[in-house]
Amino acid sequence: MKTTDTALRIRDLTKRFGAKTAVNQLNVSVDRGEIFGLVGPNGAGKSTTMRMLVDALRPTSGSIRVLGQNPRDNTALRRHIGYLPGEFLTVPSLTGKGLLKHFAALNPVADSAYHDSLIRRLGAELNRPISKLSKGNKQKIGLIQAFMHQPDLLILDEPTSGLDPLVQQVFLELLLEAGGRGQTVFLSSHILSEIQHAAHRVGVVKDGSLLALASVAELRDAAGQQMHASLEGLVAHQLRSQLARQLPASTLTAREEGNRTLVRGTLRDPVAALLSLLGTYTVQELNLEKPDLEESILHYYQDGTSTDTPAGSVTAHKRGSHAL
Ligand SMILES: Nc1ncnc2c1ncn2[C@@H]1O[C@H](COP(=O)(O)OP(=O)(O)OP(=O)(O)O)[C@@H](O)[C@H]1O
Repeated sequence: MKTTDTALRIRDLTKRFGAKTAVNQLNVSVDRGEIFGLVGPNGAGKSTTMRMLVDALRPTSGSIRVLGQNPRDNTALRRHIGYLPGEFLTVPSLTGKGLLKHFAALNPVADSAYHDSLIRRLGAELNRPISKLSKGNKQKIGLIQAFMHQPDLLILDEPTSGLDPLVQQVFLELLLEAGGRGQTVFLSSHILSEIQHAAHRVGVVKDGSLLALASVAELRDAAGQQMHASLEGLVAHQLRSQLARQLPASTLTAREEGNRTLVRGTLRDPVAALLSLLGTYTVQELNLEKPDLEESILHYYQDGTSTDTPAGSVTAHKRGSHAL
């Protein structure tokens, strides 16, 4: 399909259900070949957004371009999309094989070896009625139908829901391979380690609104570093005033224990500033640790919008580096 370099362009997208605003003025663009993760607490509006992208729901206002096209009533576009809904509902009496045949009639499979490898790698059970399958085994069929025609765009709503850890690993490999082939992926997940491993960029939504949009690396950098140091002597009093003066962006505490002073908290000032301050003391131990994605964005999941992370530093709309 001949389209622009932008796989998805979402502008001022809003969806209301009566008085409830499920998606509120959402703006996101996703490049071709990019893996984009949409994350946020339950009820944030992730599934609603995805359903609008595949024309399963009509927006209240705003515009959507999928592979350069308006998804509304655009049946030709569907062949270029692989969609895994949050709840993969099927005709219960159908077997996995029957269902995949049905999907293949809609979205022809060009590479049968790839189709067969998906079945093998995911360990899908194809000969039993779908209604008799466990949640995870149903999900495997859902994943196969989304991936099997190697669509330009994969829209995956909580794709690893119900999968055991080994199959989750296979899914991650499939995702990275799809990205490597130039396919675009727009996925949601509550498993933030999965997003950290696979996504180029992440959008954090809550109550329908986009709170942050940045690369995984930018989100982790903005969260600062967890710092822990042990200094010789009882120096907490003088240290506290130096910390406040010389490391104003950080939240570090100092307390005395035995004949040493322990400093810990989140460092958001340059490491050089920390080292210059500590250089005037005898440092027994110093640890600096970058938080993972989950620790970096968990505050968005809590009630109220935390101001702990400087919001301005994670709203960069540029494409970040692949954090693996
Ligand atoms: N058909 C509907 N009618 C009324 N309200 C709806 C409908 N679909 C979704 N909502 C509401 O819209 C909000 C967003 O729901 P959505 O399913 O998009 O959230 P989500 O981010 O996918 O959540 P989760 O992580 O729990 O799957 C929720 O408050 C939900 O109750």
